[in-house]
Amino acid sequence: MAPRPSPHVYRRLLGYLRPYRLLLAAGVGASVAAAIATSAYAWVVGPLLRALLTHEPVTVAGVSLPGDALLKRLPLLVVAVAIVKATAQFLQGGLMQRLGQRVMADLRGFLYGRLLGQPPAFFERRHSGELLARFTADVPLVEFSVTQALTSYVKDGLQIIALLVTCFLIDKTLFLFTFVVVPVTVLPINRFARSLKKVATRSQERLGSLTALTAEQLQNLPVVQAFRGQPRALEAFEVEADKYLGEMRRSLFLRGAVSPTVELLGIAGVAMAVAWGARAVAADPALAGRLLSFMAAALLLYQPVKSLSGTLSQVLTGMAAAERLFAMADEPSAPDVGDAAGPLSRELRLEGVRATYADGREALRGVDLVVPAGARVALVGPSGAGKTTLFSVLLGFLPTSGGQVLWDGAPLTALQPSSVRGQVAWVPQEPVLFSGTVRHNLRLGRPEATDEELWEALRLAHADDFVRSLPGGLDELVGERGGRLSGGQRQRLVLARAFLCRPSLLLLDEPTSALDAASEAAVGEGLVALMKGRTVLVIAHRLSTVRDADLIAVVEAGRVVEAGTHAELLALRGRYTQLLGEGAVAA
Ligand SMILES: Nc1ncnc2c1ncn2[C@@H]1O[C@H](COP(=O)(O)OP(=O)(O)OP(=O)(O)O)[C@@H](O)[C@H]1O
Repeated sequence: MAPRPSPHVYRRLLGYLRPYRLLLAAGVGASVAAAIATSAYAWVVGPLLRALLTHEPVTVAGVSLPGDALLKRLPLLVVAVAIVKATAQFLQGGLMQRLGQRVMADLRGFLYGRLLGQPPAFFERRHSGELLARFTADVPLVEFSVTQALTSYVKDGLQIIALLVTCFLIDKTLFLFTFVVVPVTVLPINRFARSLKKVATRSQERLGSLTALTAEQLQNLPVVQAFRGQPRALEAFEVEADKYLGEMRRSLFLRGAVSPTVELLGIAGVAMAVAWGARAVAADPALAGRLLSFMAAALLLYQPVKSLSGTLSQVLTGMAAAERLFAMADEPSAPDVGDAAGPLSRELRLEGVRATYADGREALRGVDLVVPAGARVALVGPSGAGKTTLFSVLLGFLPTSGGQVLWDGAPLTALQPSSVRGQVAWVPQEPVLFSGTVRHNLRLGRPEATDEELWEALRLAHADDFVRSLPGGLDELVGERGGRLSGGQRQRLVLARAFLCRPSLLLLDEPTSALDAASEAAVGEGLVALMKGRTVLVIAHRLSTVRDADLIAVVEAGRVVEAGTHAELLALRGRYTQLLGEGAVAA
C-alpha cells in the first residue's frame, strides 16, 4: 500500500462533508457562539474583580460604570453568558456528532461497495483477517477521529482564536510577550504528532496480523486440534501478541506524553506573564483590571488547548487508518460496462484462451472448445488441469491473457460482466449458504422470486420434502454457512437456487463429497433435472454424467487435449481411457 500524504486524506474526508453543508454551517455557528461566550467571561471577570476589590468606577467596553452598580449587574451578566455558552455547546455537540455519524455511514457504504466489486484476485492477495481488521479496527478509528475532529477541532479551535483575539485587544504588549512561547510549544507537538502517526500505523498493522492469525486458527480449529497443534498455535499467537504489545506500549507512551508536555509549556507561559505583569502593575496601577482580564483569558485558553492536543493524537491515529482504508478502496477493479449479454442461443466458443493468475502461474494455455447452445459438455481431467480456472474466466473473475471467448459470436470482453453473470448459474462443488433463512438463501440470484416460485424450484431440485419438514419451512434459519443442514440438504438448496436463476448457461462443478446413498441419489436427481434442456458445462466427477454428455473435453495442463463423445473417446484409447482407468471419475 503506497502511503499517501495526509493532506490528501484530509481533503478526501472533507469531501464527505459536502452533502451536509447546512448541518456543518449550523454546527460551526453554534461553535462561534460558544467561543464568543467564553471570551465574554474574560472581558467581564477583570472589571468584576477590580470593582469587588477597589469599589472604584470601572470601564467595560467603553462604558464607565460606578463600582456598586457594576457589582449588582455583573453577576446577572455572567449567568446570561453561561446560559448562552451552555446552549451553544449543547447544539454544537449534537449537530457535529450527527454530522460525523452521517459521514461515517457514507464512508462505510463506499468502502464496502468497493470491496464487493473486487475480483477474487484481490482477496487472494490479502488475508481475510486483514480485511476484517480494516473493518473492525480501522473504521471505528476513522469514525472517532472524524467526529472528534468535527466537535473538538471546531469548538476548541474557535475558542482558542476568540481568546487569543481577546488577549490581543486587552493588551498588545502582554499578548506578544505571553504568546512568544506558542511557537516553542508547537515544535514538540509537531514532533510528537509525526512519531505518533508512525507508531499508530505500525500498531494497526500488528493488530491486523494478530487478527489474521486468530481468524485462520479458529476457522480451522478442528484441523489444528486433530494434529495436536494447539501448543504451536498458542505459541504463534503469543509471538504476534507480543509484537502488538510492544507497538502499543510505544504508542501509549507517546500519547501519554503529549498532554503533560503541552500543559507544562502552557503553565510556563502563564508564569512568565504573571511575573512580567506584577512588575508592570507596580509601575502603572491602572493596568491591574486589564491584567486580570488578560489572565482570565489566558487561563481559559488552557482547557481548549489541552483538549485540542489530546484530540490531535486521536485524529492522527484515525488519519493513518483512513489512509489504509482509502488505499484498499482505491485498488483498481474492472468497471461493469459493455453490451448486455442475451440468453445464449447459438454457442459459446473458446479460441486459444489463456489465463494467468496474479502470481504468474499460467493456468490456461490455449483452450479451444465449442459449447453449442443446449448441449451438455463435460470437462474431465486431472487435478490442477485448469477446469475451475475455466469457470473463473467465464464468470469474469479472471481476465484472459490471450485468445478469446465468444458468447453467441460476441467477445466476452465487450459484454457487461454483470449481464453475463445474469445468464449464468454457477454451482460450485462445495455448496455455499449464508446464515439466514432458507428463503434468504434461495433468493440470492432472484430477490423478487415469490414463494410459489421458491417451492417450484425446491420441487425441481428434490428439496421440497425436506424444506417442508423443517419447523420453520422457508423461514427456517440454516445457521452459519448452512451448518444446521446436512451436506446433501445444502447441495439441494444450492441446486434450487440455480433453478430460480433460470440460467441459459449452467456452470456446474459436480459434488464429490461423500454423501450417504439416499442423499446422493436425491442430489443426483436434482442435478439431472437442473441440467435438462440447458447449455451445461460440467466439471464431471461421475461416470454417469460423463457418459450422458454430448461432448467430453479432456483438460490437461491448461489445454483441451481430447474431445468427443464417451464412445468416441473410448475408441481412441487415449488420455480419456487412461483417466477412467485412474479413477478420475467415480463409477
Ligand atoms: N488463485 C490461484 N492463484 C494461483 N494459482 C492458482 C490459483 N487457483 C488455481 N491455481 C493454479 O492453476 C492451475 C489450475 O487450477 P484449477 O483449480 O483450475 O484446476 P482444476 O482442474 O479445477 O483442479 P481440481 O480438479 O483439483 O479442482 C493449478 O496449477 C493451480 O495450482
